[in-house]
Amino acid sequence: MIELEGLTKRYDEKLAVNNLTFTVRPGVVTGFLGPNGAGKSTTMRMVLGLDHPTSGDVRIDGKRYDQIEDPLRYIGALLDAKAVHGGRSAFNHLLCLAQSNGIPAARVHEVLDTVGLTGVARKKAKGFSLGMGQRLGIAAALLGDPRILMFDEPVNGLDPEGIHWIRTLMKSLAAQGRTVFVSSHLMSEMALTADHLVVIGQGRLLADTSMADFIAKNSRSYVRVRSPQRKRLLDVLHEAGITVVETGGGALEVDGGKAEPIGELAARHQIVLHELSLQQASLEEAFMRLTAQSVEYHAHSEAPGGTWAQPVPRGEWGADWKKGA
Ligand SMILES: Nc1ncnc2c1ncn2[C@@H]1O[C@H](COP(=O)(O)OP(=O)(O)OP(=O)(O)O)[C@@H](O)[C@H]1O
Repeated sequence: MIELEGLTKRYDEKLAVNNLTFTVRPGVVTGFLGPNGAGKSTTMRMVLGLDHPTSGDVRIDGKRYDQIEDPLRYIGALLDAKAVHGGRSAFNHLLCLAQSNGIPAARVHEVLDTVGLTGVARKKAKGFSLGMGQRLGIAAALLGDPRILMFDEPVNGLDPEGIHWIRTLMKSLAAQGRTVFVSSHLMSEMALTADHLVVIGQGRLLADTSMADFIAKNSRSYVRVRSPQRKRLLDVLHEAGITVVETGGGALEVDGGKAEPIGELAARHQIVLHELSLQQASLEEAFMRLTAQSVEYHAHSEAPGGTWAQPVPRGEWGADWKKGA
């Protein structure tokens, strides 16, 4: 378990982390999200004692990082995959880490095998691709078989197979009861990997909640209905006091999260349905909506589909819907 209590970091004028209080629990993958410059890496560095908090405290299973003996056996982290001595082989890099943390050399072979680098174990790290470097960094994090793992952007540079591998690894580490704390900008990937989310913006906590709750609270869910008897369906829904949004293309949208009552109502009135489907926003849309106010770095060009460039402003979400039956 990682516990942050009022954690704050100021660099001169810049308040990088602002009074963060949350707990990262074992047994689930906790995603750590925030726009560029939100303070994610600074927070992770403070967990590892690499940066000192201006105020507040962070504890790892109740202890500060500098109070832990053999820290690699307690908490493994991937913060910067490039932080490797390029002249050393993957094997020697891991062996040095193992020896300085009282970890048997045999474990080096195990983790090289886990991350799929056994075949290149004797190659110098400077010849590694970005993806191989990420794998080596993950091997180092796993070396001490720690109960707590922390990864900053672990899928950076990985190909689809590598991304799938990381996802499976994180889920299995959490399923073993470990604490897994992971930051990423890849929302679609986070949606598949994380069970719980901590979201920050401009150093402040914006959300600390389950993935399902986060999407439900920060997006609109509705049921889309299509019927060849559209007019009759509209009347029936209206009579039942159900608010309907008419959209182009003939579909009707009913706010709320349940398709069953609408299907049953249609059946009672012998109305044919061609579609009855629950629609929920993606994690990306929910994230954009929550963090729109705290995005520091906007692109000013019109990037097609550029989600980072075009946050949905708070308050304008769905403002153009045509309400009422
Ligand atoms: N050593 C430093 N000195 C001064 N300012 C810093 C330092 N490290 C980080 N900052 C600033 O603190 C803020 C938070 O940075 P941080 O790298 O923690 O954000 P992040 O959420 O990890 O961003 P990204 O998603 O872009 O990696 C930024 O405004 C950054 O410029």
